[in-house]
Amino acid sequence: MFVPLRMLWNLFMELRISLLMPPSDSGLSEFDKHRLSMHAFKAKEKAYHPHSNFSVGAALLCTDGQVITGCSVDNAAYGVSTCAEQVAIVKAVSEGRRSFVGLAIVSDLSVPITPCGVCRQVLAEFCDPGMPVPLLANHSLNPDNNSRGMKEVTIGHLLPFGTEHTQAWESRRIPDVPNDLHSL
Ligand SMILES: O=c1ccn([C@H]2C[C@H](O)[C@@H](CO)O2)c(=O)[nH]1
Ligand SMILES: [Zn+2]
Repeated sequence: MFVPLRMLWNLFMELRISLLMPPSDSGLSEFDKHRLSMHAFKAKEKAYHPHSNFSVGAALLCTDGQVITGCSVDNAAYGVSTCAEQVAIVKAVSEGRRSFVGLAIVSDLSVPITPCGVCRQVLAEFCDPGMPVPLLANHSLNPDNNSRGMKEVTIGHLLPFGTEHTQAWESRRIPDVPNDLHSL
């Protein structure tokens, strides 16, 4: 009985938040942070980790309120493992989403982790330098824990002096998805 009620409550909150409280451009509300954290934790459960035994989950908040998640995907050739952060960005872009307002990241560790250098570069392609990135410890959703285990940084903190030498970057504009592709 407890589980379905909880699921209904989560669904209600999702609808309420995305309909009544769309994300704002300036920072993440406490609601958005909590919502993104829950999605990141859920995504972490899907991590494929037979080689590293290390699970990471990421949740990306799009401008329209949608959340796109990613989990880490190991590979026997360790170097081609894919990070959760990149999975989330690539999933979003391949679904026609290019505009984001926040990204939450969580791993199994009791301290927040920060994205690797490759992910920082990939994130900086699509996310503004001021975009908030809540980094979560594995206990950060536990209400019994006094220190909440969250550290908030921005894309600009993660990758200062990022690559800006192409024409597209002169206006810091990510081209929109072509209109005729929206209906596909
Ligand atoms: O920020 C990070 C660091 C590592 N990983 C994943 C990649 C690989 O599957 C595993 C071990 O590095 O953790 C991420 O998803 N994000
Ligand atoms: Zn990475």
